[in-house]
Amino acid sequence: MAGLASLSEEDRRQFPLKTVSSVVKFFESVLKRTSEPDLALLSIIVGCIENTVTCSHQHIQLGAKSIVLTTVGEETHEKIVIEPQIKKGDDFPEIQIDMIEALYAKFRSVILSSVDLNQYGNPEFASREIVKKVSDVIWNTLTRSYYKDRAHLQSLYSYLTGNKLDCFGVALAVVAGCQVLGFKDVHLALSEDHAWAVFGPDGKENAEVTWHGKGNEDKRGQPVDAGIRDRSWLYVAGNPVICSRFTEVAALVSSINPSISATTDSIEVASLQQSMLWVLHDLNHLNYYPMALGNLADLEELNPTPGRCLCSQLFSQAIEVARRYYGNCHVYPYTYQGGYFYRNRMYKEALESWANAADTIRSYNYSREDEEIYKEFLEIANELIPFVMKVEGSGHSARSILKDSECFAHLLRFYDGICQWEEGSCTPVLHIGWAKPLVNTISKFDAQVRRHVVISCSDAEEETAPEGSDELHPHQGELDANANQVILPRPQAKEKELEAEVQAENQVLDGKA
Ligand SMILES: CC1(C)CN=C(N2CCN(c3ncnc4sc(C(F)(F)C(F)(F)F)cc34)CC2)S1
Repeated sequence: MAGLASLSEEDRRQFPLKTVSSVVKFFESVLKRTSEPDLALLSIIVGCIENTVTCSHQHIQLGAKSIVLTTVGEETHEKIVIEPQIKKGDDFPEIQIDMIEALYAKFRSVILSSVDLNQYGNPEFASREIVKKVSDVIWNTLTRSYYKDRAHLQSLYSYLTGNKLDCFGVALAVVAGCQVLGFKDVHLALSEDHAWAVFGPDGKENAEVTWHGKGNEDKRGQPVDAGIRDRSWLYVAGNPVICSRFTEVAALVSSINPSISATTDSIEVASLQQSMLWVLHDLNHLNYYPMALGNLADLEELNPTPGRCLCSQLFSQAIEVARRYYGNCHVYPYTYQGGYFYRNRMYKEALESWANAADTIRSYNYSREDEEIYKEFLEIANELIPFVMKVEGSGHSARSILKDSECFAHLLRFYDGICQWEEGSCTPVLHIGWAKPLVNTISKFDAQVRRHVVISCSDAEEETAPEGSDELHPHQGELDANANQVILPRPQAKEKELEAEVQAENQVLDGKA
């Protein structure tokens, strides 16, 4: 049962695609016309644009002038061009129909020639063996060894022209390959740092289809259940984004990487990504996809689209979605928002977002494949928060956060979340490198402020919380009546003892003990 036919007559008429808006218009027509958008076709198109714009010539920025190395055939020419501040789309390649059709036909033939469904009894739904077989076909046609973390390796264009894919790209290629075979049940499952496949009549089966991280044996073909049982962040406690075809299109658009170099992004590619994300947003295909909302918010922060909502609202929407549909088990929506507040010098709000991120991670056990989120918290704790302390360092202004007990409470909640994350984990999180910035930061706050943060626990709460339950406490931090104390729930210690502890700690910090 072959998959989708190639391009329709209506599709072909729109080529060659010469501008950002023509590509966006093409995408929109495909998304509005079918319930099965062709992942291979769309990935080839966006990959062709991204790779042509960002890889074919290297800009060496020398002030306003730049030397552009352009390869024509075998020769490389040097051109001195005056780099206009805003490029007028001169970078945009013409996407020719025959290039796209050739690559699309190549992908179909790689899949259809390697997987004979007769051998599996021509089933209506995919099986673990079939998904593993498609993963093997992609896996065994990749270049033997290449730098896997390089940019622009996420699309089928990269796979078909260079036999290179990153870990997300392999997962996308497997799902696209299953679509070519005619399976409508195979979909992408996305955590915050890993992707796998779900399949079967009720979509309840799942399988690893790609690798994760460095130096980890791949588990392709196996179910992901063990990862969920280990309570590692990598599997988001069994709350991944389960994609539809449309969310898979959102994922391939979200994975577009506009960077030309470490310091330069292509304006055209970023604008293409932003416009396509708005098309997907308006068709409600981002409603269950926090990271895509976060990506769109980042792009809007850089280049606000007139008439659209504020980027701050998109960051909040992503948090709302994660709370409502994913059990508040996703961390990135909070660190997306914290990053935004930090860049805009809204430090109190940033501390609150980071404390909320730590409240999410506290329910997990840290495992060796959680490095990405470890690095995220390490950067917040040892770079971003110390920078905030430095710029607020004077602390003389009455409004300084160093005099604000709510900020101190957010900070304590941040560190407490990370400590609880470590508790019960086989792998330690904190080490001496964390301690110096931590003590430095806490001691920056006024003694008065530290005194106001009363750690409390209500006995009632203690009785209701079931034994060993690590669910979040319903009231993570409350203002009392006169709003100048912040009461943090603390399940295990008695209030009196705790108060004495806090006073003693304050004396140490004040150098009085
Ligand atoms: C607050 C941040 C540090 C800013 N960017 C972040 N991103 C950038 C974009 N990003 C993503 N954005 C959209 N979708 C996905 S699916 C995915 C993944 F599951 F890990 C995969 F598929 F294995 F690569 C990652 C990811 C990963 C997280 S988090």
